Amino acid sequence: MKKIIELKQVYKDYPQAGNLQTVLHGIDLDVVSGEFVAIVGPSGNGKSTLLNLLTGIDHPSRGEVIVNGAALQKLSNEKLTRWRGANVGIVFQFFQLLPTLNLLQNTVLPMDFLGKLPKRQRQQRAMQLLEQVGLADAADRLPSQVSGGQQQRAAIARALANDPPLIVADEPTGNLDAATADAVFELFAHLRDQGKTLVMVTHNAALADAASRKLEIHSGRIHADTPTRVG
Ligand SMILES: Nc1ncnc2c1ncn2[C@@H]1O[C@H](COP(=O)(O)OP(=O)(O)OP(=O)(O)O)[C@@H](O)[C@H]1O
Repeated sequence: MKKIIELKQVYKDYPQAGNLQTVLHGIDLDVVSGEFVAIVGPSGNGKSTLLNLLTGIDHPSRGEVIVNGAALQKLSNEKLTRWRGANVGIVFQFFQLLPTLNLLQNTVLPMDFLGKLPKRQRQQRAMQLLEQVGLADAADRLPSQVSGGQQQRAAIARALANDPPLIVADEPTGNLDAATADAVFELFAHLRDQGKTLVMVTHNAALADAASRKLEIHSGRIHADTPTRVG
């Protein structure tokens, strides 16, 4: 199986009141293609920091992060931004759709950024993705004109726009009520069945149970790494 994520002795320090606070302590982690990894653990223990290293939004203080064959620290900012656009779909807790663009335009945006598909195909693909997440009827609405659950489903469509091999999500149901969270959960389960690699931080027990592997992070260390029933 192809390794899609490799972390080697990864440390992250942040300046804190004149000192350095070590938030991640020598993380070693391999994830192979097609795994669905749930990251769980108490607040403030380094989960989001770890995700930010996987997407290259942040860099480790020491150690190496290799994702889909790219050693992220070695890429210039420009190359990294382009690499991210092609390789990772990111889903945040607070959706982060652009407020002045409608859902279709938000979904087209990552494809505009890569500029690989002709314009008309970008529109068609965005529409298909919105259909997949059940939002065909809301394509021309602004994020403020739809519910939180619909915004999150649009954010998932946007994350899939460039067909990235890896989806990274930080508490994607954290801001949703239970019924809406279930709909988002179904989408992730579907992505898992399509063979996408998913890494997500979640406090949602159903989502964590749908994962093939559960990583528990405590005090910046992998406290437990267990296959789940699904895996
Ligand atoms: N940019 C930053 N500068 C300084 N300290 C930071 C920064 N980002 C995170 N931290 C600190 O690193 C620690 C871990 O934060 P992180 O957000 O990774 O935790 P978490 O496990 O994701 O928490 P939560 O579940 O609440 O989101 C915290 O003590 C936080 O204050």
